[in-house]
Amino acid sequence: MAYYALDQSIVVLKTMNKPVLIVLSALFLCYLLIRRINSIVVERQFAKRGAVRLPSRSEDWLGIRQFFSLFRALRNDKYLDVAQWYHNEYGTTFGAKVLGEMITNTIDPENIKAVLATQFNDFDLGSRYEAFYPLLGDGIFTLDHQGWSRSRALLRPQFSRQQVSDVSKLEPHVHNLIACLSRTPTESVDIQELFYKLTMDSATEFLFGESVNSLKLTSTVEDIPEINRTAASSDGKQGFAYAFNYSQEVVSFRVLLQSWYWLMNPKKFRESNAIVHRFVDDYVDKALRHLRQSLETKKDDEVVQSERYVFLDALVEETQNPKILRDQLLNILLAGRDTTAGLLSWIFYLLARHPRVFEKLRTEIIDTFGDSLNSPGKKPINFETLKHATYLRHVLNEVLRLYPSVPQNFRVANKDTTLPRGGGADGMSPVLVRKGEKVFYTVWLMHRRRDLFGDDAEVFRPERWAEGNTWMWEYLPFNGGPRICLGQQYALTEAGYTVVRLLQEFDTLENRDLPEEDGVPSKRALLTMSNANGVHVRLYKK
Ligand code: HEM
Repeated sequence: MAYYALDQSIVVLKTMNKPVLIVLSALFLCYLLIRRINSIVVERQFAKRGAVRLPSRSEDWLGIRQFFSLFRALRNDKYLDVAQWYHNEYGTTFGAKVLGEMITNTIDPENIKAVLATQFNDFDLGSRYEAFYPLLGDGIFTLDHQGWSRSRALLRPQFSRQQVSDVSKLEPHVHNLIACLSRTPTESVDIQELFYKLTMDSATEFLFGESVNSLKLTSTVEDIPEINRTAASSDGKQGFAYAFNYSQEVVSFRVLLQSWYWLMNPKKFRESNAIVHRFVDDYVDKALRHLRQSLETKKDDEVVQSERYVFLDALVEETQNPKILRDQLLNILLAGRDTTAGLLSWIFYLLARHPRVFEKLRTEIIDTFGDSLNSPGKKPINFETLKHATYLRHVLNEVLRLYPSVPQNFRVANKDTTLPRGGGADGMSPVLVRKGEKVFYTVWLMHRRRDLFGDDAEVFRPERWAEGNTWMWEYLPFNGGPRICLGQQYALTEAGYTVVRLLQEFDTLENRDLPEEDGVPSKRALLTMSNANGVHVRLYKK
């Protein structure tokens, strides 16, 4: 498509006569000159306030080589390693051009605080909206300004402690997971794949009131040949799960293409989005019909009180617009599903390599909750008791430090502005960020800074969370400021519950991954971070 556009442009240029070409070239040069003069004026104005422009660290003027090197790294699951190399080379905050766009890269907590909180109004989500729109429409995760604040106000009450602390809905899905693991105790399994199914199952139950139950299926996603065929199968649940996974993958690449997102719009993507939308629309219609019937019979109070909590049912009390309902549900499914699956996968990745931590954690779990669900004389597993399981909390914190589910993120300046630090010889001067420029922040790297977390920052050591340190903007797995993750408590409860149940049922965990290159895992960093090779373990009872 891009080549076609280029060919067409060359044809058009060739057909133009000379004077027109000269005028067009002159106009283009004028545009570049005005832009340059404007840059000099703005840079001088900001320099008076002590702010400096960062030089570009890219190898060529437009950052074309930079783009290809990042693209290659992404394809080879080395993106974060390359980001690490750049920060090691150029410091905590540096500028680099990529395809002609100047990008400020930072792992400085002060700068991240400015972008996310103290200068929140200076930054937007950029092209995220367009990249996600075909799948997610208008929702909390994609909107800025008023659209975002309306979404947040609508959704926030649904994340109150009472709503997210009910663990009883999780048990049937964890039970299915345990059944999967018990089926082949002597073989290794890719537990990461199972966690992605678990969170799809639990999230669809929480949001729609009905789970897609993918853990009950014997086939894997790869076994499903045609999305349309499976969509037509029994109730379309398999088709939905597959189509949502596929669309999400395409969306990840659209996000990475930034302003070029429109280049990625294959037919299968459009078909998958249609399958996802039809599936959710059915639930929305059902919930709206239900609401109307209950209003007609004036028994609306009964509906809310007599049934278990379902996100969609609660939301139709607030809005009856089917598009808003569909979009917000999908936004939450996307925000909450892979992030929690990623956390669970990295927990087992690390526990399988740290038997001491596994044993200590299991001892706490058995002492507190017993060795099975509802053990006599032991505490029930719920929101409160999970919060008070100290070592479990420290393990979760430490895993999210080393492998935050969202390893890198960005915002786009909506006006000429500054970041507090990173400029000048000592790196302490404010940095100018021009309107339309991006600021990338990589929490995965910030969480590994030795000056912030100690000389053993790269080591998995949950005990560091018992040493009285208070990390604020240095530790940001759930983001910070007005757009802080809405599902934090839900996610920690789900992850904590799953860990407790698995360690109650199984006492032995073995690492079954193939040896890793340089001893580090291959990290797939799309929207969220997963292990590119899966997490192969044997989890069983001796
Ligand atoms: C370990 C699990 C999770 C992690 C690490 C995580 C992390 C994050 C991060 C970093 C953001 C900020 C994204 C941005 O602004 O660019 C975010 C936003 C969000 N998260 Fe989570 N999340 C997790 C689980 C969940 C769950 C389970 C839900 C819902 C059930 C959820 C709902 C949301 C929502 C709605 C937003 C958008 C908030 C807004 O823009 O106002 N998250 N999350």
